[in-house]
Amino acid sequence: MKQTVPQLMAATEPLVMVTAYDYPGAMHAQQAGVDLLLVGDSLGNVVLGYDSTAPVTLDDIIHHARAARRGAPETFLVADMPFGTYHTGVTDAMRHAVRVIQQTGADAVKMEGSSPEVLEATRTLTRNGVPVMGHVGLLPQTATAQGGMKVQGRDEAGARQVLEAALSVQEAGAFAVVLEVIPARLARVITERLHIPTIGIGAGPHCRGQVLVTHDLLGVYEGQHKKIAKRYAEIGAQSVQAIRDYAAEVRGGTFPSRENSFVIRDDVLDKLY
Ligand SMILES: Nc1nc(=O)c2c([nH]1)NC[C@@H]1CN(c3ccc(C(=O)N[C@@H](CCC(=O)O)C(=O)O)cc3)CN21
Ligand SMILES: CC(C)C(=O)C(=O)O
Ligand SMILES: [Mg+2]
Repeated sequence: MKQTVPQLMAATEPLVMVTAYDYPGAMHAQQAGVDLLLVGDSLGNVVLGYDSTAPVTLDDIIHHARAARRGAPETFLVADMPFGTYHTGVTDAMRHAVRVIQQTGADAVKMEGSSPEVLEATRTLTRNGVPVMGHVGLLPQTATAQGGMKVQGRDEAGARQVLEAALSVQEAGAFAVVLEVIPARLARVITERLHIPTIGIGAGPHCRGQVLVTHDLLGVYEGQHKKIAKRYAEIGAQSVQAIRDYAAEVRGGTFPSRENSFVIRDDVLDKLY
């Protein structure tokens, strides 16, 4: 049974979240029993081969979220709102979020940051029945403006900024918030100060949940940040080996074999001569 927003908010066990971008990936994650799926705009990096998340469009997210939803109909599914789709006013943000929800069957959307525009969009969406997950700390969509892909909240001013960002996102109505790449003890303070669940990535063990990019943990994506993304498998290497084995069998004439082939009766075949 799919979990609801109140159930997720009241969870006493750690929440487990992974990214999913397609039918088989979502199906595997649902079979593994994760609590939440994220159709992340990390799609841009790990599936589409861009070097940032900025080129990912609303149509990209919708296309992949539809596939992920078909693979995991019983798992709470969050879709990232892409860069630029929630910054031009609450009307646009609402319209774009409604497209995501209606066209994909996603249960919630996620937006990065705590600017007045993002907070206003969060208020409008939540007030109108679209659950919103916040995202503070490192913000990949605007990392250039933050000084690159760097740990956030290390000095007093920075730490205070991340704490204030998390509090404001909660106040605007978010049901949970991602804390990305911040010191573990700052994440602990934020987790203690909030009543909504914190979901960490590179934010230490004290959050109420954890999220990882599936392609990182499976060893499919080579550009992963080794410090935060533990590899639980080497699927990339296994894929290369499997395709190499297939190629060798084709070239060596051992695939397809008799078992992989269909038969026809002799008398039918004889009529062709
Ligand atoms: N595939 C993928 N997985 C991720 O987890 C991920 C992305 N992409 N892209 C965007 C963000 C950026 N992430 C990270 C993760 C760790 C550091 C980090 O350790 N920063 C160090 C410097 C490390 C270095 O320069 O090598 C720091 O001290 O700021 C930065 C960004 C994680 N995120
Ligand atoms: C890493 C998570 C939090 C994300 O936003 C993404 O995958 O796009
Ligand atoms: Mg994202």
